Amino acid sequence: MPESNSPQKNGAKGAAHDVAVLGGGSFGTAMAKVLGENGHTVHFWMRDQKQAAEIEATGVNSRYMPGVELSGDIQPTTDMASAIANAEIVFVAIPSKAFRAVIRQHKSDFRDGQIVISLTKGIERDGFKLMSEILQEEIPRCRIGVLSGPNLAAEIAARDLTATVIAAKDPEVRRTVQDLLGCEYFRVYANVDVYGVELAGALKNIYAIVAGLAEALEMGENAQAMLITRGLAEMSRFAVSLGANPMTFMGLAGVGDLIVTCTSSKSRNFRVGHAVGKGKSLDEAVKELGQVAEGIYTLELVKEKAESVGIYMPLVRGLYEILYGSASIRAVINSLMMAVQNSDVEFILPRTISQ
Ligand SMILES: NC(=O)C1=CN([C@@H]2O[C@H](COP(=O)(O)OP(=O)(O)OC[C@H]3O[C@@H](n4cnc5c(N)ncnc54)[C@H](O)[C@@H]3O)[C@@H](O)[C@H]2O)C=CC1
Ligand SMILES: O=C(CO)COP(=O)(O)O
Repeated sequence: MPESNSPQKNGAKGAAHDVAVLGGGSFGTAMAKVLGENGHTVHFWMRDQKQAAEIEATGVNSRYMPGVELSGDIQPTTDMASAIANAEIVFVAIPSKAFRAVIRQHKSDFRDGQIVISLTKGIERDGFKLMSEILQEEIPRCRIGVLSGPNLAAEIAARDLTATVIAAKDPEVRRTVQDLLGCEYFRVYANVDVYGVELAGALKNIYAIVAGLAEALEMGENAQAMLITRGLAEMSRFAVSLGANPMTFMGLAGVGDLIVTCTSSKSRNFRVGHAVGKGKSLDEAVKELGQVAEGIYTLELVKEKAESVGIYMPLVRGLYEILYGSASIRAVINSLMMAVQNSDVEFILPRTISQ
């Protein structure tokens, strides 16, 4: 990368470190930018040689973040082994479908005790595994964490005020990530409920698709509030049944991320829902997007899991019927509205069973 302005410290407090960011998409680029501006040396791995050469020459990732200039010591590379070897801490922003394969291929490059943080908001099909579980299986010698929250990549890249959550059992991992990333526009809160934080990040993508559909159909703002809140009830019911802490859903990684993805046209999941609501097929909507919308895969997995463990998830079921079945949007809405009248907060008043 050409020598740009000397690294801005951004008000960041910690010492400078060597870090790696794996994945050259929108989120990898946004996080590399924060880390670079905070004064760290960023070994920025991507699979595409042309893209790495472009970032090296111009400081811009034009495919995923056009017009955004990366500054500081950001070193794009296609050599994963050297990126990992040179890093004290590794951040992984690879879509869930490719996550295990990429880590597995390079598992011997990771060091004992190295900190590895997943930035990915998805679920693996086989065994319903979250990314931290994949890391635990593939590189158990490493110290693992998850970063999740209301974090639209484009806004972080624009230095808009943003907060996120680092979830890890090890307090040193939490502190290290807070020190590395925290700065005048990026604030990092901590949680120990790794499973809840991670599951929340994956589940909210489903409700963002629902919200995009509702917006396309001009259902109104009462309807949006109903969908977001019932989405929160549904996702926390599901997550708690799998062992997450319900209180996590009151935080940034829960309701925070749900709000931003369900209300912003910058969300790719929201945009897919909106396009389908305007009459496009799912395939057309995905093709037009040209980026990852994890919620499409998560929807199928969560629908299967909810059925297998007996969790009532009417929004998941309704969206699945719209996207993958033959149900009309209107018929699904009607059946949701005409279901048995039920409890608002089921942790206070138990839900009437009506399946
Ligand atoms: N973009 C955003 O605002 C945010 C994204 N995330 C999460 O980050 C993860 C990554 O998403 P984005 O960067 O946004 O996606 P993106 O669609 O912008 O980019 C995907 C990147 O993954 C790379 N990739 C795909 N398959 C690969 C493989 N087999 N090997 C190596 N690289 C591969 C692509 O080349 C591309 O660089 C997702 O799970 C997403 O949910 C999390 C927070 C915010
Ligand atoms: O996770 C995100 C914001 O927190 C990004 O959402 P999308 O993947 O829908 O763009």
